[in-house]
Amino acid sequence: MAGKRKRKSVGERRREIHPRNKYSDNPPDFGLLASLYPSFEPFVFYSHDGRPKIDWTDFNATRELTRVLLLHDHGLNWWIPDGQLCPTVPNRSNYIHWIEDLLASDVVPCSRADGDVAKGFDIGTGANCIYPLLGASLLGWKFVGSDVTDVAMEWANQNVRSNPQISEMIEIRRVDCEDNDLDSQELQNRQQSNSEGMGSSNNTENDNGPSSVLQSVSSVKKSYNGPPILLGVVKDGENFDFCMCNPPFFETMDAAGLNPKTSCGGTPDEMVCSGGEHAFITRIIEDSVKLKATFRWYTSMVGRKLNLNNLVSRLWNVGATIVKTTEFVQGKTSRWGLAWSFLPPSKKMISSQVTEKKNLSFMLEGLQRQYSAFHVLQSVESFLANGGASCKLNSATFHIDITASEDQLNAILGTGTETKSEDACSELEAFNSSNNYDIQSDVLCFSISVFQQIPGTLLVKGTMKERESSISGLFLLVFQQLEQFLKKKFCIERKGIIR
Ligand SMILES: C[S@@+](CC[C@H](N)C(=O)[O-])C[C@H]1O[C@@H](n2cnc3c(N)ncnc32)[C@H](O)[C@@H]1O
Repeated sequence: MAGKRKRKSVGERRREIHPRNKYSDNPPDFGLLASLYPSFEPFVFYSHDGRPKIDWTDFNATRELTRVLLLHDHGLNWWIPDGQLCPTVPNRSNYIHWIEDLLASDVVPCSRADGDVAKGFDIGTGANCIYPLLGASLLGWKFVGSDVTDVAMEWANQNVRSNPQISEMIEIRRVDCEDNDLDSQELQNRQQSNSEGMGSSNNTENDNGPSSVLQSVSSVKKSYNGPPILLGVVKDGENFDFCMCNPPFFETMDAAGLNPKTSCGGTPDEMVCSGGEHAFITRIIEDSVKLKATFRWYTSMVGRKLNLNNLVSRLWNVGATIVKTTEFVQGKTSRWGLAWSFLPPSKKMISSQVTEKKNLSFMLEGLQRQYSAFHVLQSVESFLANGGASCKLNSATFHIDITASEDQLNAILGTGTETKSEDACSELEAFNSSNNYDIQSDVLCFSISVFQQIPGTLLVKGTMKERESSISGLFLLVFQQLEQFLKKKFCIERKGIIR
């Protein structure tokens, strides 16, 4: 990437990358790869300080990088045709490792017999088939990878066949588009997107774009009218440990935007659907309500924080027993992982789950000397009040009583993200006044207390007063965000992988 960006420290890089990611300690060495792979060599040039670089705006360069990384680090043979979405290997590996954490966490008990390998379902595997290839080669998982387009079918199958060591573990499944409720509006949308977007080989990979591009308000109102996603694609009697999805994020190719700094391909079929990611993931949620225990974990990537917050609320409302989120920091943008389940949490989790939702706490360790509990309390107040929440601070008891509406909680959750521009705020207002959740008047009442444990260590406790509120799911998210905010502000930051 050209430009004068400061080189990231190892610590900074680590925060952006899962600790088990192959590249967490060893980022790709373009010089070494160029010396080993003559086909990659023409794409590598050296900056004035002698560092090897590639031109991220050249699709052929990014594709060749992905090819040599998959070959060199994963022993995988891989290719995609011109213009198809080209995945970045380190970023895609983060999602795989997060799912690995979910499966290992035992929050939702595993019913698989010992010795059976985990089985996943990759919704929209694409021509690149990246998740099944990585999941099978890194972790020995079996996969069904679904897709709707001819090119994805042909190339995903080709990519599986080119890797006989794992080909038995991956089934590529065509989604039957004949029987679906794909309506004329959806067909029209897609045709329009195709005519707008074809021939553009310079599209941003959705790794780079969604949180920086504001879609129109209408995107969150539209529902998905495309081919089936899970229901009707998963066969009777099938069970999976998880599903995963890198959804078509955008409603139009215009909304996908062209990121002049990168070229990772991406055709309208890959990037666009009616209603964008919100509608696509909402359909996955609707399918999951019907399929329930067919999957131990349902997961998806989410490109926009505003959508994440809404989808979390929706999940609590439809009766998910557990909802988890994580943030994937990718360069200057963030994306989020959303996971949920309908299975009863494991016994040892049940009591902590219940208390987890009502009473939450975290330690602020390594507090810098100049800060006291009172500074922390004041920061809690301004963090919450900035979103419009009403806060009553009691400095004698180090306690704040808070009342916040859903709008205010969403505004708090938007703090510090790219969606907190004026546009995003008016979009948020427009969305909140037009959504159909009917939870406008609901408010959440909770309190935050700060206690000194030992010098340099504070305990921050949150207690929710109304657990039955339809927006109570947001308490967990707000508290998690408060934790990150305070740790970043007052301590040497430590970041959890699963939150
Ligand atoms: C953003 S691409 C993701 C490709 C690949 N998984 C990746 O991460 O690079 C989204 C994919 O979803 C596919 N898709 C769209 N609607 C679908 C559906 N109803 N079922 C399965 N795949 C679908 C598209 O054809 C496209 O390949």
